[in-house]
Amino acid sequence: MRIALFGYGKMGQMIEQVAIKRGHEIVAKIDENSENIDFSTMDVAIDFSMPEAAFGNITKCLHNNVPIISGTTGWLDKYEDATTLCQEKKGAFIYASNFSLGVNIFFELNNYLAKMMQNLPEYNVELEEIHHTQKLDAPSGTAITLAEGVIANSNYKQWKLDSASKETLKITSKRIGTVPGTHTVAYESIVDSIEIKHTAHNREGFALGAVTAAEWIIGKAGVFSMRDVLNLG
Ligand SMILES: NC(=O)C1=CN([C@@H]2O[C@H](COP(=O)(O)OP(=O)(O)OC[C@H]3O[C@@H](n4cnc5c(N)ncnc54)[C@H](O)[C@@H]3O)[C@@H](O)[C@H]2O)C=CC1
Ligand SMILES: O=C(O)C1=N[C@H](C(=O)O)C[C@H](O)C1
Repeated sequence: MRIALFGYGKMGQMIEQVAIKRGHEIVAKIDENSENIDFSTMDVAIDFSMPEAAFGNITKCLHNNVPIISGTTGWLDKYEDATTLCQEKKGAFIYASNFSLGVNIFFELNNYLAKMMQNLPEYNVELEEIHHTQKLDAPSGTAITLAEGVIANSNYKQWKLDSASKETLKITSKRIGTVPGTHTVAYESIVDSIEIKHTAHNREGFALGAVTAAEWIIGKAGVFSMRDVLNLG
């Protein structure tokens, strides 16, 4: 498969290693200075760039009939515009806040736990995410997906950074050293605590998930998620 990388930072470089190991070819490494991009060389594009760049990269790929896998976080105010364009162009598009298998299982666990806790008002829930100090967005995309999972299965109406109320789910974001990504969902009562936690040890799981999604999307049209790729139901 001929893969174009939009963004060749920490994730782009890790994806290159994983893709080559799996027998793929990297045909383009695109950054903010790239001009005259030749879309005809690409079977699929993978975007891990920056919040302000992601939507432009996705639209360029869709306009040029290149399936696009997007892992960039912090641009989701334009997600619906991207899905509408994908449908208009009969293109193929996957966004995931987190491509790792472990986190996608953790998302399912989070939804299931939230459902079980729904009618237990003695427990309060809070989310925490910890990432490296170079991360631009807060809260993390993964924490937002977790919060949306809790909200869909509970009486919470919204999430907020650093602030809680009866209807507002609190997310705490910490930036420490080189931490690749740690997410905790904690239910607290006076008598006990229940916590579920995912700890990434490095970036390889994110990269493997993104390359797996790129392999899966070839020949398909539509807007998909990692639930589709991993056949999680
Ligand atoms: N969905 C997932 O599984 C994961 C998502 N991420 C997200 O991926 C994004 C990138 O993360 P990192 O690689 O750690 O960041 P990074 O800062 O190491 O790399 C970002 C790269 O984007 C490039 N860039 C800037 N403008 C661009 C443009 N217009 N077109 C193409 N490239 C451009 C920069 O040159 C830079 O090298 C972040 O939004 C991060 O939150 C990170 C890890 C996993
Ligand atoms: O910026 C990162 O590094 C990561 N970003 C994603 C997010 O915002 O959730 C995924 C992962 O946690 C690493």
